[in-house]
Amino acid sequence: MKIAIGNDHAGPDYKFAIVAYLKEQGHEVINHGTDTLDSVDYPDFANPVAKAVNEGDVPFGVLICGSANGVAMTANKYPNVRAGICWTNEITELTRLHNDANIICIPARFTSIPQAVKMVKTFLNTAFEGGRHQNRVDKISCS
Ligand SMILES: O=C(CO)[C@H](O)[C@H](O)[C@H](O)COP(=O)(O)O
Repeated sequence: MKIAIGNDHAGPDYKFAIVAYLKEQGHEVINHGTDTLDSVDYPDFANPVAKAVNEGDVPFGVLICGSANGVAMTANKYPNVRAGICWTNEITELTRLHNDANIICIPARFTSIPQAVKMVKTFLNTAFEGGRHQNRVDKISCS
């Protein structure tokens, strides 16, 4: 599958580990993130990932910044995006099962690289439950 990834200066090492895992699994990864520790502005990297998911160019995205809040706020401006901040495996699972999230937002400064990779694995391997959750997801839109 095709997956878009983006990160600011808080997350290059996290991104490299996640990209290596995704490629190992046979996915195609589109890197919209920065590859260095030089200070940048997270919307510059979150916007292209959110746009790709919003327009259906990719089914899933991965976003990484220090707290995950900035990238999540940016991504959730797009009508077809449901970006969830994940910091445990169980929350990651629920973000897919109940919220049908299509972007996982990882707080690089509050989780480890192995945990981040594990969460991406869980995110991509968990299906939306539908049912009562579908009604709720349908009601997220404010339009
Ligand atoms: O966490 C973030 C946004 O929610 C970003 O990663 C920023 O890095 C964070 O706001 C801290 O900024 P700094 O310039 O790295 O101190």
